[in-house]
Amino acid sequence: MERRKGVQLLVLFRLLSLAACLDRSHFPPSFLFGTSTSSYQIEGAYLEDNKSLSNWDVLTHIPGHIKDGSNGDIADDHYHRYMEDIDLMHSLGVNSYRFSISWSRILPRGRFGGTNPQGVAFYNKLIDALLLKGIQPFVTLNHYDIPQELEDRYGAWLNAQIQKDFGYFAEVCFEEFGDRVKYWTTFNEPNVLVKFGYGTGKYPPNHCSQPFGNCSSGDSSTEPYVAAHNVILSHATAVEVYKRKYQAKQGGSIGIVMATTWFEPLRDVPVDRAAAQRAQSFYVPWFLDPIIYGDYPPAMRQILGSRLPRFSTSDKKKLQNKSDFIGVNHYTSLYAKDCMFSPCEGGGSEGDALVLTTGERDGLAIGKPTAMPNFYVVPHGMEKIAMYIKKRYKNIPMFITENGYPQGSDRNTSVKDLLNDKDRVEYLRSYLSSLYKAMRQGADVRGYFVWSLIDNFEWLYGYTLRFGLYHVNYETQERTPKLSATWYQEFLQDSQVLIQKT
Ligand SMILES: O=C(/C=C/c1ccc(O)cc1)O[C@@H]1O[C@H](CO)[C@@H](O)[C@H](O)[C@H]1O
Repeated sequence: MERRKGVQLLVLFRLLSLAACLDRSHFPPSFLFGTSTSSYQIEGAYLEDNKSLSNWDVLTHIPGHIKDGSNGDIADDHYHRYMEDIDLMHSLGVNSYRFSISWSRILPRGRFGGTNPQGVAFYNKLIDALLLKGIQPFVTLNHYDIPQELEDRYGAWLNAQIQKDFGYFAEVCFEEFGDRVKYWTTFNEPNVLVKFGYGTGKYPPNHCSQPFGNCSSGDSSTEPYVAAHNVILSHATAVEVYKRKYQAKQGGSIGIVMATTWFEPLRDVPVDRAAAQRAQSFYVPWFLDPIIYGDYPPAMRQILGSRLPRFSTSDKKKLQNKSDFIGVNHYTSLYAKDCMFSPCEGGGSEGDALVLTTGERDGLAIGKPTAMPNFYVVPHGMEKIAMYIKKRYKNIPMFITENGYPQGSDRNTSVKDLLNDKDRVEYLRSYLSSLYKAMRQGADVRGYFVWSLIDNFEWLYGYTLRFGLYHVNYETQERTPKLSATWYQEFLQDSQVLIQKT
């Protein structure tokens, strides 16, 4: 009896010590470990080599939208420094790099003009240089930025025409880069794109209505759903053409990336448990249910009725082309409180879901707050969201396409403090352990990407939030490894040899 207890303890200890020093060798050899970026956030060169203006170029040049009044005109000047940035990745020891293609570089006028050879040349050079270093390109077709002309001509995501444009763009990319790119995703976080673009109106095209925000046009109660509908069908258009014309020949796979938040019931009562599920339905299944099962989640139809568009027979046929995997961006968790059967006031609200979301319960935060509002450190959310997606989507392969930690930065922040990013190391370590737990329970996770390789333009926050493993000095464009870069490098190098020592 005693002996058996001893053995049990030993096993427990072994498991605990493994978790404590989790490293590369716990993950399959084919697992992708990488870093993530996006075109507008790092490239700069906003008018070079025949690139046209994107919707984000236009927005950031109108005063008042970005916290520090900045823009992505230069950003990290990655367009000229990509070789140096590939060297950073090589020294980290990653085997993959997630980046996005700027639509306005490839097709400055969408399908109303020609392909821009200089834009194509840039991504060819990038892809070739990555492959030379053994780094697999993991490519996002759309990470928020689109040619402004599509907005001006027909209202971009609000118009079904965009499906044609997106399909055309996707096909140009498959044609030009598909011989070397084996991982494609159509959209980055379309749920955030439509909520911020057409709900709160903070992202382009600044559409919203009262009481959701102050915009000169828009309707927050219907436009997000129309835009989402066109995004879903644009995704389906690209998947259809990839499957029909390219996949067999090129041998790659294609998916979509969603922003995920884990919602916990505020109180352990049935109405809040239902609220947490509802908040989730309006966040991730909103897009993934149609993409994987062909229609919106019942919880959404029930509440929204005719505000939610319907898929025609031909749409449904298009949606039958199955995505190969799901990309999961995961950062934080929030509490959900019911507003269907109980009154709600204040706080951030997932309005249409009849849920109030909050980071606090009885004045106690759900996790350690960070420099970004509503962004708390809740490691177990990673395991929960991976298990949720595994269950709802029948164990479809997943990639964690973003996970990372923001540091606040202004004139008074010292570089020394920014480089000594112990909080980020702790964040990444604990979220990876949590992910590993989901994998031990059978979640088919195939990769993990840190957001981000280098500090960059953080949308509405401009350069006041830094997510990089490498610090960027925006005066000199000098990149300097933070403690977290060294940590990631060691994590990736460590192997069985070290485990045997423990
Ligand atoms: O995940 C998000 C943002 C979600 C959100 C923000 C504010 C809210 O109030 C609610 C959600 O974007 C991802 O996370 C990163 C770091 O932010 C961005 O830099 C990436 O471009 C983007 O893909």
